[in-house]
Amino acid sequence: MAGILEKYKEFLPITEKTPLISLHEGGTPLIRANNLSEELGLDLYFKYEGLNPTGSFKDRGMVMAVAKAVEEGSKAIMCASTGNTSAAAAAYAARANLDCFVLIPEGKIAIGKLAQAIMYGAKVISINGNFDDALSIVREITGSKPITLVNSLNPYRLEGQKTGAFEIVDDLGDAPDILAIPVGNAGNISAYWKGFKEYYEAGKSTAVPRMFGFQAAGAAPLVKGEVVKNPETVATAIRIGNPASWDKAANALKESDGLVDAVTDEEILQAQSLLAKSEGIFAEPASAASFAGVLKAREAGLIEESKRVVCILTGNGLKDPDVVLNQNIDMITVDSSYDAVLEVL
Ligand SMILES: N[C@@H](CCOP(=O)(O)O)C(=O)O
Repeated sequence: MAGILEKYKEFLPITEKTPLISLHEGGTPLIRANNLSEELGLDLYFKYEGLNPTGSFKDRGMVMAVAKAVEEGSKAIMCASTGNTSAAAAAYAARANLDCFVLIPEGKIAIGKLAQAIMYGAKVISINGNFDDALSIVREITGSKPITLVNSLNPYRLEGQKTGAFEIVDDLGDAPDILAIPVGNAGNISAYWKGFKEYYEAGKSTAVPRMFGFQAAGAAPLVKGEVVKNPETVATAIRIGNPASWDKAANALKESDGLVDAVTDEEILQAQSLLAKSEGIFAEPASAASFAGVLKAREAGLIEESKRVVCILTGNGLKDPDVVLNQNIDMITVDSSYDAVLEVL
């Protein structure tokens, strides 16, 4: 993924000493939702971040954070994670020959993400606590030991992640009316807003979008206006009760005349399924929160007809197969014969 670092060099903190660590060269596609646009009366697009090298948007920020860690002489990185950050950190650490330490909330991380972190060679430590607990331990350790923190508190993470906004403007020729995005630790909404503003100021777009952030109902601190002590949701990637970038996200919502709302787990799973069955895109549950939010906002009249809306799909659905297989699935077993199969067609 040196691609984005090279392509957007003038907007990124890159020097001659910054190594361009590459896993692949491209960005991710902006997919027009032809079927859903018609159904909803919108000009709807999905930015499918699940097609990044480790299957989530975290690669954008991680390639930048790891590059700077190497430039600054660091030998090890560390993060707290609900899964995607750990996968990206572990992969880029492997590529850059750094040690990688990962703290995860026990039993609350999608199986595919855990497999990734292990396979890329990270030291994975599970704690009896949630993501917020893990992050505070990681902050303490990286504050006192020579280990680089690579959660989104690391400013280079947001620098890398803002390139998603650049790609959207480049693909559409201008900014969309609305950017819908899931909000967990709140780094991504902050990064996108930074990106849209910088591109606008550089004359690359004629406007900036309204930022619509969506949280899971059981983990919705920004919506409630208070820390959620025991966050709970099927969308484990955004199971966060005390977002690190709370202030930045609140600022993005305010400056862009945006809104923040919560969607239930049921709405998230329905949106995930609708997205797959209508457009052929399999996104992880947290990703579907952005689309579930758009459905809800459209229904409530908060998004007018024909608006150009981009939903950020943060991660690939293949990372979390359990969430699908644990639901009632429509699968039948029949005898191994032509007639038996034909009968059920
Ligand atoms: N959903 C995240 C939580 C950590 O967020 P970060 O952007 O601060 O690294 C994850 O995948 O771990």
